[in-house]
Amino acid sequence: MLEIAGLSVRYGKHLALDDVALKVGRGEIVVMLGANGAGKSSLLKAVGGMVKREPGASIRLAGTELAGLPAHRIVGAGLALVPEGRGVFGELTVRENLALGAFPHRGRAAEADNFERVQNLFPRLRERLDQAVRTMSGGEQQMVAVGRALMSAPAILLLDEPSLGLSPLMCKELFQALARIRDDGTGVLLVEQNARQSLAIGDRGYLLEGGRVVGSGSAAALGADPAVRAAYLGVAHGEAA
Ligand SMILES: Nc1ncnc2c1ncn2[C@@H]1O[C@H](COP(=O)(O)OP(=O)(O)OP(=O)(O)O)[C@@H](O)[C@H]1O
Repeated sequence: MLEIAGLSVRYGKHLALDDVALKVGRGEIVVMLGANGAGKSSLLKAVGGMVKREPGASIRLAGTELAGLPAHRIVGAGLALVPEGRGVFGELTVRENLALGAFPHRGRAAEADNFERVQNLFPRLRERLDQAVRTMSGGEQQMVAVGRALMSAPAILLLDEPSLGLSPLMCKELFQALARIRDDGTGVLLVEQNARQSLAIGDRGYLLEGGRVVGSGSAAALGADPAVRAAYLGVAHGEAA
């Protein structure tokens, strides 16, 4: 459903993303693994229109070319990004943060449906609708960020290291929610350093190194690949995980 090709980003002389191509299907979790500085955040920002892409990129969603659109039109077209650091508004309540993710022109009924869906996905948020987000735990804030993105009922959800700084339990809860989002038919592009848990819920994955895609495969195949295990799972060659 989402098809990206020829995507490059340059910061001055530094080519942070070099001719990246990838696909995310409907109801599929695609994991993009990469070390610090590999270009993961640049990839998501470039897709979302937040950094300038080099000419020649193609970002097609269900056959429609988005590469020429400004950032707010890209979200309207069906992509929603949860940025690194979440981008939630701490002084506002959960309810207010979620409302900011909705598109008023789609009507109140659609907004009410999406609001209900987010609360079903994250029961913790239902209990805390009127709490200021700055008083919530990191994991709860990440749920608000994901919930806000889902308020636009996107075809594709893009997430930048959602597990960063979360406890193992929170991380598990969040990833289980991502699996349910996928099962509802949304495509998920998950940029992560947490290879173990992301490959466990993912369907396919890509490896990003120095701004280039250097490998891809099913999540199971990547998880079993000795080089991937050594680089991303901290498992020495020949050792069991
Ligand atoms: N605004 C910028 N100006 C100059 N260089 C940048 C800028 N943003 C990123 N870079 C550089 O581009 C490269 C890729 O950065 P990016 O943040 O995309 O990597 P990442 O894989 O998300 O890393 P991390 O996991 O540490 O967040 C890095 O070398 C980084 O220093």
